[in-house]
Amino acid sequence: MLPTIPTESNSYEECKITSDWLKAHTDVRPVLAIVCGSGLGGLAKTIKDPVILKYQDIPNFPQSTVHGHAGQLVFGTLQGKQCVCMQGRFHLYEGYPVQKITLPIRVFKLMGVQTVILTNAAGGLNPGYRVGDVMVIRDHINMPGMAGNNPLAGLNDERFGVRFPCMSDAYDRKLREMAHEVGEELGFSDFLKEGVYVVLGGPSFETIAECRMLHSMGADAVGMSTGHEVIVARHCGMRCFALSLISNQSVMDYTSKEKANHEEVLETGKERAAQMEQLPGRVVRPAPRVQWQVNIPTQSLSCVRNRSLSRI
Ligand SMILES: O=P(O)(O)O[C@H]1O[C@H](CO)[C@@H](O)[C@H]1O
Ligand SMILES: Nc1nc2[nH]cnc2c(=O)[nH]1
Repeated sequence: MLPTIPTESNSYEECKITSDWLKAHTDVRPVLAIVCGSGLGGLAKTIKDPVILKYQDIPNFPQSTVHGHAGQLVFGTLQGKQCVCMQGRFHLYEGYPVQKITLPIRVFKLMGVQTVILTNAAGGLNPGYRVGDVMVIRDHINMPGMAGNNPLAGLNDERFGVRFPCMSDAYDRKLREMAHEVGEELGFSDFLKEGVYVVLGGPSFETIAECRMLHSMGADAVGMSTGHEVIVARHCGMRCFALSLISNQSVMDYTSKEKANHEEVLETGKERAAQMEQLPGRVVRPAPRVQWQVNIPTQSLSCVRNRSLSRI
């Protein structure tokens, strides 16, 4: 006999109830989902014709408990694409099981979402990073997952994905390349980086010894989110793109007087808001119309077609 494993926090049936409820409360059928990090909820302002649904009214949804996370879904369009934006995400340290934290991602999948863009605020471990830098996430290190707290732990439901999903391609290469292209066009090259994000459980910030260890094992930025959501999104076949705003410099030196704090995290979010709000929209924007010209001289035939190439 199989052991009874609680799967009720993000089971197919539970996610279906939530997705059906959302479909009944908005006509938007999102293909794109955006998850806003601490102090980065302003991204939702870039969404046209917004329909706002509060987490407290949505069946099965957890509640936001952290300052800087508004606690609502914003449906609408971004660059002409139907989208849903989470203005406020959930974290392990709020006391939710990791499966509950990632429930919205499965709900979005059932609504038709194909691509997820995530933002977060993170401490800069890489000594070359400055406060205000924006790091395109190339890869992550999932510390709670290594200790057994993986959002896919428990019985696997094949309707979402396979038992052992691949994670070596978790952060979509094309979208990362696009971010750098767009970043250059926008004049962001000086502060746009690419690196590895390490997720911890929080809520305490890291000790100096922990920061040194995390950097020496290959991480460039540290935070308490994103990795869980990406694992669940990849498990059910969605493309992922993620940005970390380096909101504070991790303390690596015993002579330093710096102290990590949430107020600084939110303050940096305000200072970089304009750029953080521009990038996702530009990455998903349809590429300029390309003119295809086919000339077949032998038949004196000329055919011109306009085609809009979508980036996602
Ligand atoms: O990852 P987001 O949600 O941006 O939040 C980050 O900021 C908070 C700490 O200031 C932590 O929750 C950390 O994960
Ligand atoms: N763990 C962690 N999360 C953060 N979020 C924003 N800054 C930090 C940080 O320094 N450490």
